Amino acid sequence: MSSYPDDEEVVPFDGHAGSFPKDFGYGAFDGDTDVTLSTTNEQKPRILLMGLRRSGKSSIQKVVFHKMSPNETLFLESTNKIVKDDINNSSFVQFQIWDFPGQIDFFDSTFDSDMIFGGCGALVFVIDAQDDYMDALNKLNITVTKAYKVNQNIKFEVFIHKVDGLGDDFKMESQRDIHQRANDDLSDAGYDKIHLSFHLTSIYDHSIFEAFSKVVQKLIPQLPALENLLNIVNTNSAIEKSFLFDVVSKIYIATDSTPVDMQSYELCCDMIDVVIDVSWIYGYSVKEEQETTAFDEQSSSLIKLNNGTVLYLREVNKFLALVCILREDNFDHKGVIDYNFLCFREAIQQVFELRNKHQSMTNSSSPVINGKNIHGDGHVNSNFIDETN
Ligand SMILES: Nc1nc2c(ncn2[C@@H]2O[C@H](COP(=O)(O)OP(=O)(O)OP(=O)(O)O)[C@@H](O)[C@H]2O)c(=O)[nH]1
Repeated sequence: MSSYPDDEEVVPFDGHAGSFPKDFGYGAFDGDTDVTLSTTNEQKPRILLMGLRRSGKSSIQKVVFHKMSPNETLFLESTNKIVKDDINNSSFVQFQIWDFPGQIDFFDSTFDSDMIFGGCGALVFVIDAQDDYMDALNKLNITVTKAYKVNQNIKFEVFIHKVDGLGDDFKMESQRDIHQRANDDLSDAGYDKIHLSFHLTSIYDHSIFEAFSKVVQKLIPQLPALENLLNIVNTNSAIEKSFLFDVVSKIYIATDSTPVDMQSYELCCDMIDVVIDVSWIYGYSVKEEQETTAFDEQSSSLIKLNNGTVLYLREVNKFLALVCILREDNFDHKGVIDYNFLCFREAIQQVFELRNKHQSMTNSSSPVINGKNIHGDGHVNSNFIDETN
């Protein structure tokens, strides 16, 4: 099975709050670091993880992207250096995560906010919901306003985190209160235009994967095209719900336009685990010298549930899987579903090619590839067969 490259880059930090070494790039860059950031890495969207100490930033990063089990995070040491993590597992999901120490001081003269926030795609601010959150709200306000001044395109995502320890009523009440206070603080400071998105998260269930899926999706310019393709597959194959999964992280990079319910998402995540585990045990590589992978072009799986529902998984490429939920009765036309899947896979391939060719192109343009139009609204001309006819 493919796994994330172990390319975490730990930057030494002298331990003083708010003081950052120059070679990290907060102050003047030295030549080497500057080159790294301004070339290939610079093109990758950057996601910043910020929040007070012990709010759970490193745990989130480790659980979602490094397969750490939630219980192991109890032993994580406090981050006193900035950790840059390259996420390279698929052509769509390519970004850097920067995990910041909780004690960061934006007013320190060595903090280069232009450099930090300038190339940032999303800023995830983590609030510990099990703790008093007043300090966290102050820090959120300072962080967001500072970042917005530098870069107005940043997506601000607030994770109301560690909600596993809270009852349902308290959870909802905390979310309402945090939402209200955070927005009031921004209006008082004259920043009504800043939009904050809120997510209730915990590393002990799927909520953190779901929240991160939504953060990552906002950084994928091709999202409308992907959603539209999934809608077409669903309509023509009588599928109720479909997710395009990044197999390693189990974040979904796109789904159709029907609402996501947590149970369906969890079922699909569990299915990926089952497929990978079974493949590891019973899969084999044809040639011994070939690198064995648990997920390859042969990967597909069908699980029939006792409530008349079918889960169907197909490999899209080395990193992505399509997982669909449909009624068992509608699975009679498996041939048509498989044919439509092949059309879907081909279309996805074209989106990938387009992305590679035109890295800088946004989805507002209407390029033509292989004689098929991919329009800015995500409409893709395709050859799907309508099973419902
Ligand atoms: N109950 C619960 N505990 C969590 C959750 N996420 C993290 N924790 C715990 O919170 C503690 C702090 O987590 P860290 O990930 O080290 O926090 P951090 O924000 O990186 O801390 P600093 O590095 O000091 O800034 C650890 O003991 C984690 O096990 C969660 O979703 N639920």
